[in-house]
Amino acid sequence: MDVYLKVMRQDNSSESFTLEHLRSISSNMIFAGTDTVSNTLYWGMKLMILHPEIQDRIYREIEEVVGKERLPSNAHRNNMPYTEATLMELQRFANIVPLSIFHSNPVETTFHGYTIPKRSIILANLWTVHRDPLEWPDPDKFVPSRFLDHDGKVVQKKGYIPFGIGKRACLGIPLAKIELFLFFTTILQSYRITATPQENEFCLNIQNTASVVKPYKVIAIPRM
Ligand code: HEM
Repeated sequence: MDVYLKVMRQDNSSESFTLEHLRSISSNMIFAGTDTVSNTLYWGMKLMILHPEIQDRIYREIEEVVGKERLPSNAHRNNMPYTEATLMELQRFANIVPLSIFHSNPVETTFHGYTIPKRSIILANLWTVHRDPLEWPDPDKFVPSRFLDHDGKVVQKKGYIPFGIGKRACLGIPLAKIELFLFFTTILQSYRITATPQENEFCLNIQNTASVVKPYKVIAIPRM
């Protein structure tokens, strides 16, 4: 924002760096950058309730790499492959932007033999990509180890595209990954997350183009 304002002041005849654009970019950032991360974390905590063994393994990794006396920082990420793999599996499983966002083609084009008339509405079905059984055996199961090799190192997979793909992929990827890692590990460092049996079922709720978990209550037990 500071850089933007500086450029606006330097060249007040610019058609690109205007107050109107700044307002629009700022609201885009807030819209695209808040619900996405918090919604992923809602899914994450629900999945930790449903998979206490995965939650315990993450806690052990936090204990080993971060300890109890300091807070997790982004510098710890590379040394925490199981947590990283869990966050990747979380994004695959949750598919919080299942149909990506709307795109359009200004000119007629052909793709894999299909003619797409100009100005079509184009949605990429990320949900199907992340539930393709050829790429992900047992796709409806939450299995962080899919993203680990035999040596326990994180592996990248071709069919993993929670942030979209190509030129118009998510602009906030580095920020989103840092936020997810920090919130997730900081919560799990301090609390064991559990729930009453009534809360222990899984309710998926599709709202507009976002997939969200139905609101649920947790019991957060402080870790000593
Ligand atoms: C878990 C978090 C997030 C997920 C899963 C996510 C996912 C996505 C997806 C699927 C798209 C559409 C890509 C496409 O059309 O191919 C997108 C676009 C975008 N995202 Fe994110 N996003 C996240 C967080 C953020 C954050 C933190 C920011 C910024 C602060 C952000 C900013 C944007 C912007 C500006 C676009 C539009 C890019 C363009 O049209 O060129 N996102 N995001």
